Amino acid sequence: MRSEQEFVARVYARLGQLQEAAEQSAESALAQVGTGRQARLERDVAALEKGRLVAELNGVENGLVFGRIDLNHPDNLVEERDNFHIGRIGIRADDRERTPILIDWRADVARPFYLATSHVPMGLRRRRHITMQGHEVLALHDEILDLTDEERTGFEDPNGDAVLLAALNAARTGRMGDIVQTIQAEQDRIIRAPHQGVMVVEGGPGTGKTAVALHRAAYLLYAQRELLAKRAVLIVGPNPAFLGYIGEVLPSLGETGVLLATIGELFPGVHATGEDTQGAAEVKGRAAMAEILAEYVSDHQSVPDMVLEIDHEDHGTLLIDRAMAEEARTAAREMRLPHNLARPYFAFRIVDALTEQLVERIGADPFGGPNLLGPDDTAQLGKDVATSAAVHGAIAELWPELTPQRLVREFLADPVGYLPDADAELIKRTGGAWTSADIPLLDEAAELLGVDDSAERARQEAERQRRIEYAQGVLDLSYASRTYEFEDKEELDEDAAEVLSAHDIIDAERMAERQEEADLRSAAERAAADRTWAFGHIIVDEAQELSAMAWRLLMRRSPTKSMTLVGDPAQTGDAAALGSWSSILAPYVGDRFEHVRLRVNYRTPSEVMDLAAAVLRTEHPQAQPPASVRSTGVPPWISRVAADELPAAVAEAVGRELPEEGRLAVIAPRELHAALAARLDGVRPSTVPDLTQRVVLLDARQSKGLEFDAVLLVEPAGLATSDLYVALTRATQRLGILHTADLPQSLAEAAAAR
Ligand SMILES: Nc1ncnc2c1ncn2[C@@H]1O[C@H](COP(=O)(O)OP(=O)(O)OP(=O)(O)O)[C@@H](O)[C@H]1O
Repeated sequence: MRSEQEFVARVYARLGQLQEAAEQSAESALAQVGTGRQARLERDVAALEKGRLVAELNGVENGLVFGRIDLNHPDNLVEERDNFHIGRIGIRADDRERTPILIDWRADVARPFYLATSHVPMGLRRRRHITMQGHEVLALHDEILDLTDEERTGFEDPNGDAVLLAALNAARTGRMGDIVQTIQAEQDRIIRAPHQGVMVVEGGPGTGKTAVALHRAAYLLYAQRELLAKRAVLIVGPNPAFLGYIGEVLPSLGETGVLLATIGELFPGVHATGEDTQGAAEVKGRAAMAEILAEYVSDHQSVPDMVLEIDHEDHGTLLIDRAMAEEARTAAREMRLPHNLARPYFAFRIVDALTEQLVERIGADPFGGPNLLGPDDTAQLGKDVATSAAVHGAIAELWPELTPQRLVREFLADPVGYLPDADAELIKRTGGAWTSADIPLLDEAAELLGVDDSAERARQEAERQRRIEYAQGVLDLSYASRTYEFEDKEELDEDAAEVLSAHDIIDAERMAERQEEADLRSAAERAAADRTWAFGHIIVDEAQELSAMAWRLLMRRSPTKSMTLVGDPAQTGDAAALGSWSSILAPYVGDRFEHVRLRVNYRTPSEVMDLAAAVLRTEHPQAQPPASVRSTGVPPWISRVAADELPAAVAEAVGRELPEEGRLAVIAPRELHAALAARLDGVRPSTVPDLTQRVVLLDARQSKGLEFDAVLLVEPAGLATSDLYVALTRATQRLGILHTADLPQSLAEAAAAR
């Protein structure tokens, strides 16, 4: 124990040094006064990078060191060492060799820590779990993996899972914690899977899907740092409360550059604050909406019934007849461009045709000879037509320039005729706040419309040319003076230092690009502001919840289809969610996806899981719910009370069940929230539950993905089986059910069969 404490003290001392150095270099980067735009830019980039490093180092303070592996045989020694300590990040000593003192859990050397067993010891003699509190070593747990080894430390753990059980039994804090210390072998294989394409991770409640997804993000950011630091990782979760719940896991693993978002946050510039009814969300989420919107856009490319009269400012009446408009429309559509980008082609055709009309009228020879106008006159008339506000007005009437917002608003205001009447009625809405289900529609509309960004592109090109000229000037200067700056790389970066050398400075264009990349925002921040951003990897939690339209949006954000999708079809609540993974993925990757399963429930004790499993089986007899890894000996209780006694009974049960440490959830229908909150100290009804409170009031849907020490399920009568299954599997210790109305049949049957 003493020697471990000494070791840990050394590691923290070194972390302190690194923190101090990072802080100092962040400060000194900021203090640098250079002149000119380039110098300022460099200073800001440097300061920002150093700032991120400070955040990373501060994030891993807690439980920095958590394991150690001892190798068993001289042949197995790695770098001449017979043991390694494993931690949240890698740390090197301040010596000339920069000897690793702490190994990042994601490094290959650390892998046996998670996978070795006494059957397959992977060269290990012993695995040690180190439990810390602050900077103090609290406990050691050793597992002997080489059974022929006689040496004993006195910290042997006979069962080998004391640390895991302690983690699972620990009081919950309202924030998800990382599992680096106790990742299980089946989870480790997924976290480090080399698979590049789409990987589906399926598993029942509490099997660690969310934990695995987050650790996979951290692993990929480590293993593919070059790529992912530039392209960022997107993690999609079902709602903001859930994202808040998981938000601290990655920083604790030393990762800060990830974008966490709900689908409702993925259309930059639009905040989805409204709520749809379930029926409306279902209609909006259907795959058919893509075609419907395409049809709606094409209906905005119209032709006059007979003729459209234009009152030209200088030349009197011009006419767009149906044939002329149809011809222009066909030509424009043949370009196969999005609506706004095809629009100029339509406009050119119309302007040409109107010019011809004008030329014929003005230049017609009264005696039937050839037209009297010369090319200059014709060109002038063409200009008169092309610059006429009246002509522009007519073109805009037939083929208007549209924004996604305008298109979707108009569509929702009057969807009749595009959908069966009953469905149209469900989604009909004039004005009002955007909802999550509107976001994929806006994204689809943006694709169909395209943005005419030719002006912006011209501006960017001019800027690029300016940069190249500037860079050329710098190059000339640096070549003349032949002094090159070498920048010291971050201490922690194990990869070869990327030092800017003379050979790297190939030409002015490359250098200009470097400047361009010096956007001060992190990749995640830039991605958040860019609808067309291509993410390096996308992780979707509760993937079974996404509608077909939401999948279209996400797939557009991942051109390489590098994705990890985690979910549990048995917990599907959203009516718009699709059936099997194959049918979800087939349109995008065919059958080229990996499908893996997790089968052990680390959250719910067996007493609670047995009841939940029985409920699930009443509807899905074939279902194979996961097996719980532990039991508490406390079965769930069910109690019926009179309707007017319910709030008092809930308050009384909360008082009784609230653990001394940890959290309790009251999962109840929304309409009861006000009455229940009135009887519960410090609880206020809210659409976004505050998970940091000791008693949290929420409905079954909101409880998805979350967990609490104790759960009180109130009045489950109206719940669909999937929602009931979710609500029943949120407790890590105890579950109680209070009701006034009859229980849902599945629950009644399951309870009776106990
Ligand atoms: N290897 C592990 N070590 C310690 N705790 C673990 C491990 N695996 C999972 N857990 C814990 O089990 C609980 C459930 O994990 P998680 O929320 O990731 O499950 P899930 O499969 O996403 O569940 P659900 O589908 O019900 O939302 C969490 O508290 C998680 O920290």
